[in-house]
Parts: sequence; C-alpha cells; structure tokens
Amino acid sequence: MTDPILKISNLTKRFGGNTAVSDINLEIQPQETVAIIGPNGAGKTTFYNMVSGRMTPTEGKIELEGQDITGLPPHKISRMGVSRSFQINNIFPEMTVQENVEVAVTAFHGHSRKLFNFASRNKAVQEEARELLAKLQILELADRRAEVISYGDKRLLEIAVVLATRPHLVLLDEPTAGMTPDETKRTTSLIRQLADTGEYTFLITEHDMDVVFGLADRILVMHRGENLFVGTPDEVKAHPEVRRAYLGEEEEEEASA
Ligand SMILES: Nc1ncnc2c1ncn2[C@@H]1O[C@H](COP(=O)(O)OP(=O)(O)OP(=O)(O)O)[C@@H](O)[C@H]1O
Repeated sequence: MTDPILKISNLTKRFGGNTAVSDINLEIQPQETVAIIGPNGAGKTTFYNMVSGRMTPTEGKIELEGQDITGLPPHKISRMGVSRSFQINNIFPEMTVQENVEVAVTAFHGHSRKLFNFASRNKAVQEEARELLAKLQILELADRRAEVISYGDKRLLEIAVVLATRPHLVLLDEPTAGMTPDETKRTTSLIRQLADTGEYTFLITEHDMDVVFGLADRILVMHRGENLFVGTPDEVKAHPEVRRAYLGEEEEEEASA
C-alpha cells in the first residue's frame, strides 16, 4: 500500500456545545476520488474547512503527504499542494478565459522558479493554459471574457484554474451545484476523465447522488458530525443505516416537495 496523500486522524470540531465534526478518521490514497456526503448540517463544510485551513480543528490531526498541516493557514496549505474550488469566486470576470488560467499557471511557475527567461516563460504559460482549457473542453472559449460565459462553463474554468497550480490534492466543493442536468452530466464525465488520467486526487462534496456515485471510488458518509460509513458506491447504496439516515431521508424530502 502506498503512503496516503491525506491522513485524517480523530478530527473533531466543536462550536460551543455543538460538535460539528466528531472523531473522523480517513485516509486518501494517491489517484483516489473520495466524496463526502451527508444530510444538511452533517459537518461536510466544517470538515472541508479544516482540511483547507479555513478552520482550526478542536482536536485531531491532518497530515498531507506525511507532513502535519493541522491548523496551518489556507495560503500555506495551498502552497503545499491542496487546491480548493471556491464556486467561481476565484475567477477574474473581466479577463479572458485563457488569461484566467494563465494567471494561475504563472503563479505556480513563480513558486517553482523553473522558467526564468521571460519569452519562453510566456510561451510555456500560454501552452499550459491551452492544454488545461482543452482538458476541460472549453478551449473554444479561450478568448471570451470570463463574465460572459455560461455558469456551467465558469465552473469548468474554475476547475482549470485550480488544476493550473498542479495540486497534489484537489478539493471540489459541490462541483455541479446550480448546473442544468446537461451541464451536470458533462461536468461529471469531465471530472471522471480527469480522475482516470491518474494525475489527480480528488476530495469532493456533492449533494447530487448521481454525481457522487458516478465519480467516487470511495464515499465517506457523515451524519451529525460522525463517520457513519466509508465504502465504495455499491457498499454505500447497500448499507441499511446509510439508506435510512441519508438516502431514505432524501426520498422523503423529494416526496414531500
Ligand atoms: N461557524 C460556525 N459556528 C457555529 N456553528 C457552526 C459553524 N459552522 C457550522 N456550524 C454548525 O456545525 C454543524 C455542521 O455544519 P456544516 O455546515 O459543516 O454541515 P454541512 O454538512 O456542510 O451542511 P450543508 O449540507 O447544509 O452545507 C451544523 O450544526 C452547523 O450549524
């Protein structure tokens, strides 16, 4: 077994008397796609916020590739290779689609200092940006201003921006939220293709169960802050307690909507 990219041990977050995340343990292996699901208030966002450094755990440990990152600020965690999508908040609307990705690619090369010649750096940055846009199937939008493209395409651009920093672990926060059914299908299949390249490790939160079951190698089911179950999509679908606590609840909500 390889060393995990992310190792979460006994992670707990309390807000006063309310335990939002309770004693979670999880290991994510390189190239895995892991999804976190759970009903509203289950603690998914709090868990995510601790991994990306936006919240400090009350107890427990978070290790990234063997290094303790517990409680480090977001910019440090990001520099160590964890990149998080922020639901299109990290897109510059007045720049073109290509320029948005170039900014992120440049930021990455700025850190790595591999390319010091200005002209060759420019060309390499442009090429890398175009490759990423092609991967996300939005290359034909390269010269459009980001503010004029569709919501679904903005979300794909956001993923391109995230991948431009060559993250070791990619956190995708509800990647299909707000999308039309067609956009959702397209985005799910694109993320699946990215995962299949073996270049990325994804940790995803998502409410859409079709997306989760279509993407995840393993699923962490949270319920009231606790780890209710971790397993493959088939194991999750078949787990009676999960069905009762989450899938059943969803059916009831749909029935009463
Ligand atoms: N900053 C905060 N201060 C106090 N309580 C909080 C804070 N953030 C979250 N909580 C509480 O922690 C619990 C877990 O919330 P969290 O947002 O992590 O759940 P979630 O699974 O992401 O829910 P949703 O699916 O609705 O986004 C909830 O009871 C919530 O009210």
